[in-house]
Amino acid sequence: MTDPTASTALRATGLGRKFRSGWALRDCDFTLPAGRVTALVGPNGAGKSTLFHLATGLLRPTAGEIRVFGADPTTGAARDRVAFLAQDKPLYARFTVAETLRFGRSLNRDWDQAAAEGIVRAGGISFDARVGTLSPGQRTRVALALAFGKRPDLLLLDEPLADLDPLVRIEAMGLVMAEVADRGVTVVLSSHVLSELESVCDHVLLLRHGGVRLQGDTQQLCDEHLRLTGRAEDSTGDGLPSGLDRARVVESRVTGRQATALVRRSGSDPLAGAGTDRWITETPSLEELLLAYLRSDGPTTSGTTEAAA
Ligand SMILES: Nc1ncnc2c1ncn2[C@@H]1O[C@H](COP(=O)(O)OP(=O)(O)OP(=O)(O)O)[C@@H](O)[C@H]1O
Repeated sequence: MTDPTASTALRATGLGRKFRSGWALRDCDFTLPAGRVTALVGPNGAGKSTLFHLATGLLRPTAGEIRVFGADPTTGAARDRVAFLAQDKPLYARFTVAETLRFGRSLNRDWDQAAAEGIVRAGGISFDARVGTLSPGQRTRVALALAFGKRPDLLLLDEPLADLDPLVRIEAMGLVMAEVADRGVTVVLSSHVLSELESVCDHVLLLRHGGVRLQGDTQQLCDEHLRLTGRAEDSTGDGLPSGLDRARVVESRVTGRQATALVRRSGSDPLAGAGTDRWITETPSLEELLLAYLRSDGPTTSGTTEAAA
């Protein structure tokens, strides 16, 4: 058995997965720390679900490897420690809630019936109700009860809250975070709702075109960047200050007379000698940081890889 206190929950080395249509993931290297909540972010088709399927052993890599607490995801040692909630939350519609939990118990050696029942009960859901008659929010709660009943060390959530209204989303997220706080379970959560991630995630992995664009501790990543706002310069094509080191610019935009840019700090001051006294510089929010990296095609930020190691 691997060490449950091991500091790395997921590690990928040269990870790639190819389908007939092409590479869904390619040359991915990342490390996701244990005991943290990681946001897995990327545009549609970036490879997020493929990554989850590789981490759960449902798919095998075409190249490289992925390890779950140091183990091959297709082995029992890894599978026992991982719970996965997929986008479509597959549950048997004709089962009652009680039958669903019994099914979970029959599949898992270390099943925690009290924990699973507690999650269902806290949502006011009848154990006799058929799953097919439940609201989307109630189905999510039952799916989470199944996931947490397994007592996982790693919980993988592939946009499970996408079909919920905002109030139910917040409630379901609160449920996840309570379990994280109680048990220190590691969570990887994919979501397109960037504004919700800042309050729940402390680590991020951003995929684009099947590759890793950004990874690391969220606070550290924000601190490693600057948001620059000011009146667009007429003399430069991109509106930014002429002396600004363009190699550090992740993304820039001009709206009317105003220019904004997200810039990497990377040690020395990227604005040194740039004549930027008329520009406002601020540390970006996580949402601003993620949006800039989602929009841009620039190189991977190497300093953040160090942050994740
Ligand atoms: N089973 C499969 N067979 C063929 N191609 C696949 C398969 N699964 C994924 N792909 C392709 O791999 C790429 C990545 O898909 P994936 O579902 O992993 O992206 P995603 O980031 O989860 O997208 P979304 O945000 O829309 O859920 C896409 O081009 C997709 O068409």
